This record gives sequence, structure tokens and C-alpha cells, in this order.
Amino acid sequence: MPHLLRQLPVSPTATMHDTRTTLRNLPPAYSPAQTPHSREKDFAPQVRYHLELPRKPKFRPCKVIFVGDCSVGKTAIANRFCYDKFQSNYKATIGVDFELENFNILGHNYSLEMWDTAGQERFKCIAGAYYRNARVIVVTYDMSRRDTLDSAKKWLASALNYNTSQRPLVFLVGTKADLLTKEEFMRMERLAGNAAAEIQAEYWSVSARSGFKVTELFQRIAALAFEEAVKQQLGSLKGTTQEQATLASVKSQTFGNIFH
Ligand SMILES: Nc1nc2c(ncn2[C@@H]2O[C@H](COP(=O)(O)OP(=O)(O)OP(=O)(O)O)[C@@H](O)[C@H]2O)c(=O)[nH]1
Repeated sequence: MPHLLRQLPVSPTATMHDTRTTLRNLPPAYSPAQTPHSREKDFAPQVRYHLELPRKPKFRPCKVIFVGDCSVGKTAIANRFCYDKFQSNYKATIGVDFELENFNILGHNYSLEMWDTAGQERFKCIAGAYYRNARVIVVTYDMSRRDTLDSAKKWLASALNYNTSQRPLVFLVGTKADLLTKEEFMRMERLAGNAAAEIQAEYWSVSARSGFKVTELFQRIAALAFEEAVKQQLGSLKGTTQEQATLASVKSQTFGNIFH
């Protein structure tokens, strides 16, 4: 029987003291010019207020899927973040791999369920089944292979096909930044920045080999997904006494700040 779901060892438990996974502010985007969330400088005031209410809200794990051509480095970035390790020998993902990473954001537990799907064509129909109900899509390309950037749109379209009700957060991530000269790097970032704008994705360049921007990327994914989850809770509370109380209080705090 083919081993479709290769489960790696359980990731180290995040603790309150783990600076990688404890967030008190919204981490910045890779580049303010290459994100659809450029106006958000920190968690919204109503989000912070909602989390301070005595009744502790609970959050479902957030499903994050990694898609992109084979060998672009999807497994490598997940391994760098979850285990701080890098393997230079290539072992193709068979079907999908799964990782769970726990965060503590503004004092609340929040988990990312990360589904690292196979880039090889022959596994596409299997991986597709894991695209459903993704809250975040990470479209990955290899910065040293232009053709993998050209495929990005196709990968996103195929992942969005399985997520028709609500558009997930989308990230376009260039990997293997360590393989490029400065000029190549800047040229590829320009091209990829345009591609990211076209697909309304936030752009990041990373290197799993050196660790460049990997932690920052995952922190940003967790924080934006968490903020969206809180806003959804606030949306579903709309019309209730609690929501009215929240909004009234935020308004008075905001105007209070303006006038004092
Ligand atoms: N130099 C360099 N090599 C990398 C980097 N990330 C991944 N690689 C190498 O690229 C190859 C493919 O990496 P994987 O992470 O397995 O790629 P993948 O996208 O998961 O591949 P599939 O499982 O086929 O979809 C491996 O040999 C890695 O060592 C990086 O940041 N820098």
C-alpha cells in the first residue's frame, strides 16, 4: 500500500518562552510595497479588545497548504521552521506531509496545521483532496528557476478551486534565495512582486538553507490568519450585546486617544 501520508516526528512543543512562536504584535510584511495588507501596521484595536474580554475565545487550528512545482523547496521551508534543520539531498514528497505548530498570539493558543503537498504531477489528484478548507495558501517557487514562477498562477487557481466559499490568505514565496547573485535576486524579486500583485498575494523571498526570513514568514502567516479568525468571531457576534459592547468600548477608546 503506498504510504501517502508521511507523518514526521511531532514538532517540539511551543512554550510561552519560545520567541519564534510567541507574538505580541503583528509582524511586518516582507516588503510594504508587496502586500495587500499594507495598511495594517498592528493588530486592529477591536481584535485586541475582543481578546481581553473575560470569556476566553477558542480557535480552531488554521489549515495552511503549501503548493508549487516539484523540488522548489516546500518541504525545506517547513523543516527549517519546525525543526531548524536543512537537508541538501532531495526526497520527493509522496502525496502530502503534515506538521502542526503551536503559537501563542496575544496570550491565546493558535495552531497552524501545515499541509506540504507533493509538486509531482502524478500526485496531484491526491494532493487536491487536501486543499479543501484551507485558510492560507502558500504558493512556492524556486528563485533560481523562472519557470517555477510562471507556474504559480496555475497552482493558485487549482488550490482556489477547492476553496470556493471564502478566499484564503495567499502568500507567494520565493525559495533558495541563497543561490542567486545580488543582481539576479533583485531581478527575480521585481518579477515576482508583479506576479504577487496580480494574484493579490503577499510576497516573501526566503532561504531554507541559510534560514533567511523563514521564521518571519511563518510568524506573519500565523498572525494574519489569527487576526482574521478573531475578526470572523466578531462578525458572527454582530448584533449581540457583547459585540455592541465591544464596538462601543473600542470607539470610546479610539476617540479618547484622539482627544487626549
Ligand atoms: N540551496 C538551497 N537549496 C534548497 C533550498 N530549499 C530547498 N533546497 C533543495 O531543493 C531540493 C528540493 O527541496 P524540497 O523541499 O524537497 O522541495 P519540494 O518542493 O518539497 O519538492 P516536492 O516534494 O517534489 O514537491 C532539495 O535538494 C533541497 O535541499 C534553499 O533554500 N537553498
